[in-house]
Parts: sequence; C-alpha cells; structure tokens
Amino acid sequence: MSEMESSLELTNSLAASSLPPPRSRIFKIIVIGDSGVGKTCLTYRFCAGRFPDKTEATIGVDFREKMIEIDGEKIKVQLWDTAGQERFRKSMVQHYYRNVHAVVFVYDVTNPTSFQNLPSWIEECRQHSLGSEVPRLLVGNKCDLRDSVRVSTDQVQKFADSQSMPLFETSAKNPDDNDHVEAIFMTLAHKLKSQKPLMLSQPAGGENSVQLKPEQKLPGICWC
Ligand SMILES: Nc1nc2c(ncn2[C@@H]2O[C@H](COP(=O)(O)OP(=O)(O)OP(=O)(O)O)[C@@H](O)[C@H]2O)c(=O)[nH]1
Ligand SMILES: [Mg+2]
Repeated sequence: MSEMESSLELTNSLAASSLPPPRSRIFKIIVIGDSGVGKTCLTYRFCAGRFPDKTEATIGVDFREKMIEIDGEKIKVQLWDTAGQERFRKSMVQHYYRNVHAVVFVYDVTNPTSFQNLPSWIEECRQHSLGSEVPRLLVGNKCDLRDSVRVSTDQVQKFADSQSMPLFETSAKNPDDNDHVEAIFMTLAHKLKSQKPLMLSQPAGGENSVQLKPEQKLPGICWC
C-alpha cells in the first residue's frame, strides 16, 4: 500500500469512528393503572424476559427499553413504567404524556377495583390531550391466579369495545405466558410502525422524535 493510500485509509477510519451512531426510531409507550396491578412486572417481563425477583411500588417513573426488529428495521421500544400511587406520581404526570406514542392500561383480574378505576385513567389521558390517533390497549394481568379471578372477561370485553381498545388477558408471572406478554407489546409496536412509516428519531438520550423541517417533507406522507 502506498503512503498516500494508507493515509487515506486512516482518514476514512477516523471519519467513520467520529460518525454519530446510526439512528433508530424510538416508540414511547406509557403503562398506567392502579398500584399493584403488575405494571412493573409486565414491563420487566417484556424487556428482561423474566418475572422480577422482587418489586417495590414504583416512585415517579421507571424506564425500560428493548430493541426489536420489524421488517428489518431496528426499533427501540421505550416503556415508561409509571407509579400507580397518587402520591408517587403527582410531580411526574406532565412528563409521562409528552410525545407519547401509545398507552397500555393495566388492571388486575383478581381486583375489581382496578378495573372500575380504568375510566379515571382514561380521563387522565384525555386531560393531557392525548389524541384519538394514539393507540391504546387494555391488559388484564395476573391470570395465573385462576382461583382468584374476580373480573369477568365478558364484562371487560364490553368495556374495551366501548372504548375501541383491544383487550389482552395475561400473566407477567406464568412462564407459559412469556410469548403472550411479548406479543402484546410487539402488536403495539407493529401498529405504531404501520402508523408512522417514516418518523425519525434520535439515539437514546435525545428527544423522542425529530420532525423533519417542512421543506424536507415529502408530499403524500403523514408526518404525525
Ligand atoms: N400472581 C401474580 N402476581 C403478580 C403478577 N404481576 C405482578 N404480580 C405481583 O403483584 C405485586 C405488584 O406488582 P408490581 O409490578 O410492582 O405492580 P405495579 O403496578 O408496578 O405497582 P405500582 O408501582 O405501585 O404502581 C407484586 O407482588 C408482584 O409480584 C402476575 O402476573 N401474577
Ligand atoms: Mg410499579
């Protein structure tokens, strides 16, 4: 290799190493519902692939992320695991709803109150101006506790239909339901990808999404 070629190669590799990391889309999904319904366990299960050894009431919000691949595109699913207890969430609520792409409502199939409280969680979303284009889904958790189930699927299905939300019943704990927990979040990610085909976003740590300037926008594409 000539001296010129080797210096060119060095320049190229320096340039490559100083390039910013490739951008991947981030889907911000908030998980809300009463305290103790299993939001932390569900999000942990999806991101870590197992039921956590021990959980404590979430204070404020916890973030969990998982890289997934849909149709060859790498996407970062960012789950915002929110606190169910009012005193632990008050100061953070405004932040949950900023740039949110989807909402997962969770109730506990053994706890009717957690189901009855769903309208107030839906109302909170409404108060934070979440548009109807933001996908929402409903998850009934703790189905492994078969003998303690106190919320009937029929009842919840009617409610879910009235809110135009898909309903999933699952267990963050039951090892046989691992694929199911995965399927719930993957279903949502697929929906988001099909809704936002060309949305760009920054690497982790940046804002959730970067809108192109008007002059960069292409005709006929929804930039929502
Ligand atoms: N049997 C069973 N227990 C579960 C399941 N998911 C969660 N739990 C238990 O329910 C309790 C509460 O779970 P968390 O995930 O901490 O509940 P949370 O909704 O995050 O509660 P907050 O953070 O207070 O809002 C814990 O004792 C978990 O072990 C499940 O699928 N089955
Ligand atoms: Mg929690």
